Amino acid sequence: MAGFDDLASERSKAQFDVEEMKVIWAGSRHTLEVSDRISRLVANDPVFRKDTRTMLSRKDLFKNTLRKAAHAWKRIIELRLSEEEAAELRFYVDEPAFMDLHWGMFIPTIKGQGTEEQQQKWLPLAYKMKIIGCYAQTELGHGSNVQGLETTATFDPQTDEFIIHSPTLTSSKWWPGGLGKVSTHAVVYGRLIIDSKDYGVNGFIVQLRSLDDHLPLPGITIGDIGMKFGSGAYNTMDNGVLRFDHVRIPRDQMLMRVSQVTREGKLVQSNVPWQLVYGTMVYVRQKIVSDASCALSRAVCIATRYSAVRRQFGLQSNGIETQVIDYKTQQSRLFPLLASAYAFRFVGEWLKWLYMDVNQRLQASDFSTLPEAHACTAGLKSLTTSATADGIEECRKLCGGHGYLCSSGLPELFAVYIPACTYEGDNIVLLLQVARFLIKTVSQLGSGKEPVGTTVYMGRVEQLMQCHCAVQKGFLELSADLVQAAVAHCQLIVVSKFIEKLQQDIPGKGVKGQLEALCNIYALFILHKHLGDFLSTGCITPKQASLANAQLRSLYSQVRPNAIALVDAFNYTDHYLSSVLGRYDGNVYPKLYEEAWKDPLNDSVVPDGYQEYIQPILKQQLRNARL
Ligand SMILES: CC/C=C\C/C=C\C/C=C\C/C=C\C/C=C\C/C=C\CCCCC(=O)SCCNC(=O)CCNC(=O)[C@H](O)C(C)(C)COP(=O)(O)OP(=O)(O)OC[C@H]1O[C@@H](n2cnc3c(N)ncnc32)[C@H](O)[C@@H]1OP(=O)(O)O
Ligand SMILES: Cc1cc2nc3c(=O)[nH]c(=O)nc-3n(C[C@H](O)[C@H](O)[C@H](O)COP(=O)(O)OP(=O)(O)OC[C@H]3O[C@@H](n4cnc5c(N)ncnc54)[C@H](O)[C@@H]3O)c2cc1C
Repeated sequence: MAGFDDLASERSKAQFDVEEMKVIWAGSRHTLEVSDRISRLVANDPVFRKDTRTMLSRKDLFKNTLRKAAHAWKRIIELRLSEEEAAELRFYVDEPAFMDLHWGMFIPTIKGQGTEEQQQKWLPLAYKMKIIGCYAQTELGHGSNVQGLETTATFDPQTDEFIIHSPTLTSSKWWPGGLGKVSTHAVVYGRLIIDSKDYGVNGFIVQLRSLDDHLPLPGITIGDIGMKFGSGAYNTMDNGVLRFDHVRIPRDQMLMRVSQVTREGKLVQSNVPWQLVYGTMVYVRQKIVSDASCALSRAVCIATRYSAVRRQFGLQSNGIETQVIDYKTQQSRLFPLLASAYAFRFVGEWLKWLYMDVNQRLQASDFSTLPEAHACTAGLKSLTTSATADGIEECRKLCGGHGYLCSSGLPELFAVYIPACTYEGDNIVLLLQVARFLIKTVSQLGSGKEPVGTTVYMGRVEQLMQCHCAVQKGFLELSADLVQAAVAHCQLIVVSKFIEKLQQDIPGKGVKGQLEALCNIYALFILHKHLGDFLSTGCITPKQASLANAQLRSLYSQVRPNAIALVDAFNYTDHYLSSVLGRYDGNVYPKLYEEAWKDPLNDSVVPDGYQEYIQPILKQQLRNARL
């Protein structure tokens, strides 16, 4: 079989130990074993099939999502899966759903912003799924501007309660995932009002629905905000709207790790920075960076395997056409994305360490690295999600017409992924946070505090910042330029962390060599893409630029024989890829043809509506012709 033989031949060319590369990609032998076992568990369970998603109505799609969530929970209990294994199972079910926000935001918020007492009360309920929670921060009128939120939480000393209220239409909570139809509780962000004084935004645990009949509690108006981009995609998630009409909650349901309100209505600030109220966003942003490497690697796996199977033009002496992966234009579009997937994987590993480290320091009341953690998570979330969204679209284009079919898996992957550029912080707004951090850092440079990083990349950031800061115009005036410096700073981090990864012990024949090639491809690709920065800041000369480009072409030739093995190292099942073009066996054409007939439109030879609408036209034309 053409495709099968092509991929088998490609795999025989590998110049490195793929099994060892799988361990590098997974992070450890343990995580490889867990992800391999759980991904196959999901792939072999018919309840978790994904191929009908785009053909269901919104209500059927959502009901099926609830069915999958219930089945996933049942399997977690039956198999006594650990928290790590359960997270892997939710990941490989591969369907945005309320569970993600319950486990990924509601629980981390209580852990990060609740007192010990509040954690002891609420976490057992959440872990046992006795309550289902969501993260209700964004409102119809405000998302980026958290300090602009309008929901109020007014302390009533008479009853020792907070009154939660939506004073305006724009104060309606809008977007929270899991809110629309499922969550029984929410962490609600609102303005703390005591004795008519506004103390800014805090988090409050609010019950939304009855645990008996799931009906909204008195004073609560709640629902789904409607269809989103694409047909399947994120429409498995009930992003919701929520309004409060003077809903009362006990005082002890204000999350009080950062600030406390006493029985007398006195506000007491604890010794932790108020920014901990934003802590969940830092946590999710660092997870989103790892998530970006997963999404990009998935698209690259599909496009790489298909590029080795697809032959077009270039008839060779053996009478067969050329594999499109052999065209230099295809390589120059595909291999930087392959390198980026590995780069984002490793920077995601480092960011997870940074997040854990800042949390350990917080336990010891050391808040010194919180600003850097915020800047790094914000900047890298922005950089990696923008590059991944663009990369998935590029992978669709790399697959030609067949990339536009749902059976390629790429349209659905794109539709599910692209909100990542917006949720957890609009990518430009987050880059502006990095710019603020850089301005502070540059202003401290004279104090002997020297930043570290690779020279050319470091020089680019320094020069961009110096140019901008030297002009000394207002921040807003320069913000478009400062965003450029922020991107440069984040790219410096990605390259630096890839280089650091290579300094670790990397076992396996040829594995380190492949990673070095990918690291150089990423660094030279970014240099090529932002050549103007590097030249205008004098970091490199035009001669060096042309040498770098030549080196990039040479590196593509080095990667070419290893490309299939490098994507095999992601160890994705065909179920997870959900792509006829990215099948492990390369059996593309027969499966494309087979999939076509599954479409409901092919249930009948003559389509519904033909007799009613089209046949009369043809008959009328025939009559006209005889007249
Ligand atoms: C397809 C996938 C589906 C499901 C996936 C599965 C699981 C999901 C669950 C978990 C994650 C798992 C994986 C991730 C994958 C996908 C994610 C899945 C779903 C998405 C959910 C999305 C949920 C949301 O969107 S929640 C809402 C997010 N909202 C925002 O991000 C708002 C953005 N705005 C802000 O952050 C701030 O308002 C601001 C920073 C822009 C401005 O702050 P502020 O108004 O206070 O003013 P400043 O003056 O700028 O800041 C004041 C000082 O505070 C410092 N600061 C700011 N922010 C922070 C922070 N976060 N931490 C620390 N410090 C901070 C700032 O630096 C200033 O300090 P200075 O010293 O005064 O300079
Ligand atoms: C799929 C999805 C899921 C979500 N899930 C949740 C959830 O579970 N819980 C939750 O609370 N929220 C959730 N959100 C909301 C999300 O966090 C916000 O949409 C996001 O933070 C962006 O804020 P915004 O919508 O106000 O964008 P805006 O800030 O209104 O952005 C609009 C434009 O204004 C620009 N802009 C804004 N401020 C500035 C500035 N100061 N300088 C320059 N440009 C600026 C932006 O760059 C952008 O181009 C979700 C959103 C989506 C799409």
